[in-house]
Amino acid sequence: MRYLVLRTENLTKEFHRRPALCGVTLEVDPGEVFGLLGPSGSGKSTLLHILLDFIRPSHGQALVLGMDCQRNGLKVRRLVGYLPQNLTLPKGITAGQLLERFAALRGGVEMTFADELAARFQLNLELPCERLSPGERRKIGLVQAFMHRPELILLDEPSRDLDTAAQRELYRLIAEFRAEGRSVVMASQSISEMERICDRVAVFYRGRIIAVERGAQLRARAIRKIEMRFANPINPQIFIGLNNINQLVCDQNKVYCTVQGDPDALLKTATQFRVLDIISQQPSLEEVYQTVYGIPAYAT
Ligand SMILES: Nc1ncnc2c1ncn2[C@@H]1O[C@H](COP(=O)(O)OP(=O)(O)OP(=O)(O)O)[C@@H](O)[C@H]1O
Repeated sequence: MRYLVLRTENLTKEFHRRPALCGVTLEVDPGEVFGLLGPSGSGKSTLLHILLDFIRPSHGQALVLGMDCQRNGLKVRRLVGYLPQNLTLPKGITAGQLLERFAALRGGVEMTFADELAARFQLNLELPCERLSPGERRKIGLVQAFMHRPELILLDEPSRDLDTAAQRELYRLIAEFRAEGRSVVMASQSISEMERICDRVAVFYRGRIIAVERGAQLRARAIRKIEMRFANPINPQIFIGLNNINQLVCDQNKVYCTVQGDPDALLKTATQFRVLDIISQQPSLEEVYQTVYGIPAYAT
């Protein structure tokens, strides 16, 4: 049997008889960046909590780094890197001291890489934990998740509260770990993040996986809203024949449309004329669930 960093089989969890996770089966290969995409309440965190043995499943099983996560919870938690959605920080110590505590908990991890990570995220380790902003809290959570160079990292909404520079640094870090053959499983509600950095993405809906897509597949299916402003009024006829364009509206020198997948043909057509501005917008999670899967993401 091939080695998988993560394998779950029919994982199910009920809270007070209400299902939070229903028959989740998935496999993650070494060196894979695997996304858990879904709206709030769709079961992503519940799955991560089961993998770390914070909670027990009602049915099913999970192997993490080849170990049954229920029988080896302590070992799994020591080996795996984990960024929780909300990291509770102690008072009265600095960010640097907190990282040293994490290092000790993991059996004495060298601080060199942690310091390097903090510098990359521009995190001031002298700051007292109680004075950290939400973005700085997220950064310290990320540093402790990556600092021991784990073979598998579980990230719950990693880019929430991060500024653009820190987000880019996070994506670079994930790519570096992937290149070293390490695996990342990350939960997110952001389609653009998922399509940009994940090899595969499990799409969650009310505790179930309704699809597992390649990142590139998500990109090809993605529908973007485009708004362009030209120097002069535009004849809509110029866009006729572009088969991935929809909802085309021309209003004098403004053009609005949606484009599915690659915008190359649209841009080449548009740039025959003088373009003053172009805005490209990702559709919301709600719109993608509706248009691609035919279901309302946030319905209860
Ligand atoms: N400890 C708990 N007790 C009762 N219900 C819970 C508990 N933890 C989670 N749930 C419920 O399980 C369902 C899935 O929640 P979960 O947090 O896993 O979703 P999520 O996709 O991670 O959403 P979010 O991104 O908002 O955290 C929700 O309906 C939630 O209310």
